[in-house]
Amino acid sequence: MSVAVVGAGAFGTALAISLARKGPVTLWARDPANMAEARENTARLAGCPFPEPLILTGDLAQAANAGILLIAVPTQKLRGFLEANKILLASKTLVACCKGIELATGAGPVTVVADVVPNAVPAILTGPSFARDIARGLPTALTLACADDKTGQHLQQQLTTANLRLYRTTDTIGAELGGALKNVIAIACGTAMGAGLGESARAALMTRGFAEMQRLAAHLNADPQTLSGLSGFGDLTLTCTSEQSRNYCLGLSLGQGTRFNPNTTVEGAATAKAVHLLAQESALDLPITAAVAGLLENRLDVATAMRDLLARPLKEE
Ligand SMILES: NC(=O)C1=CN([C@@H]2O[C@H](COP(=O)(O)OP(=O)(O)OC[C@H]3O[C@@H](n4cnc5c(N)ncnc54)[C@H](OP(=O)(O)O)[C@@H]3O)[C@@H](O)[C@H]2O)C=CC1
Ligand SMILES: O=C(CO)COP(=O)(O)O
Repeated sequence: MSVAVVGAGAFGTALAISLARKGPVTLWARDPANMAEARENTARLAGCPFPEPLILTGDLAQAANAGILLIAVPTQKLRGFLEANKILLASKTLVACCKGIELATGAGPVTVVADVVPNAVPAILTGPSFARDIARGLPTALTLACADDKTGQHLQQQLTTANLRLYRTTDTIGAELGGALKNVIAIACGTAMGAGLGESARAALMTRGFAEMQRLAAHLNADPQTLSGLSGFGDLTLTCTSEQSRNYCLGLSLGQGTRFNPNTTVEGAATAKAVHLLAQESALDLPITAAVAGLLENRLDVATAMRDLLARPLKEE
């Protein structure tokens, strides 16, 4: 079955470059003109030329001729994009390639796809990978989650490449939660590092952040094993420790008190607010998420957030 990537940001472009190394793939961009001339996405992924089998288009109908569509637009834009194009996308296999929780509804990307295009088969591709690493052909392993295992097996075969190895699960809730929540914890870790609190503090935030991820996952009936895999623990490790991560860098600038470019895609910012709301509604204790939401909404400063976390009642691990 043919494959198209819809959304030519850093991640969509990287996936298309990777897939084009094994066969033709279509990449849809809202504004392909510059990329068509340069055969490179100079705005979002400079220095990664398009392989010859990559077909660039600005015509979504052309991309929608493919049976499998990888949708690589940010989570908060996903519903609007699907609503605007749901007739073209009907009955397709739609693989969400984004990491977040929708602020307006508390839903993850798979749920959003199923809501808006109910006759499509929804799936999600998530896990530890920087777009530039994928585009360079560096070894990467990701999670492909699809509730329908037969479709999941097919997607796993179609989307695995020589350097991009996919593992499969039917637990879409666990996979989307891992990818969404690790970004929130990465903001917390960046903040701690930016404020000079040290690597021991970061390790504590990663570990207790992982406990929060598992708590919310259990509440939403996800499989705890999924959270221990690439989409949870794996991506948490990558994102909380690398300055290639935009979520981590937003945290760094919060900790340092420096300006951050507001046009950067930072999924964890809206997700922190969405998850904090969910936790309040369900009386779930997610203190690191609450602290990140408080920092982003200017209700807390870094010193107070850290003091509050350390002053919480002592408990068993
Ligand atoms: N970058 C990375 O390393 C990785 C990113 N991801 C995930 O991929 C997702 C996308 O991130 P990334 O590619 O990095 O983001 P970018 O900021 O690089 O690009 C976002 C893309 O979304 C497009 N877009 C925004 N709004 C709309 C809309 N309403 N309709 C159609 N297209 C729209 C933009 O189009 P335009 O260019 O025309 O503005 C752009 O192509 C995120 O969820 C992120 O977490 C996952 C793994 C790795
Ligand atoms: O999801 C990612 C790595 O797996 C990319 O992280 P950022 O969105 O923080 O850059």
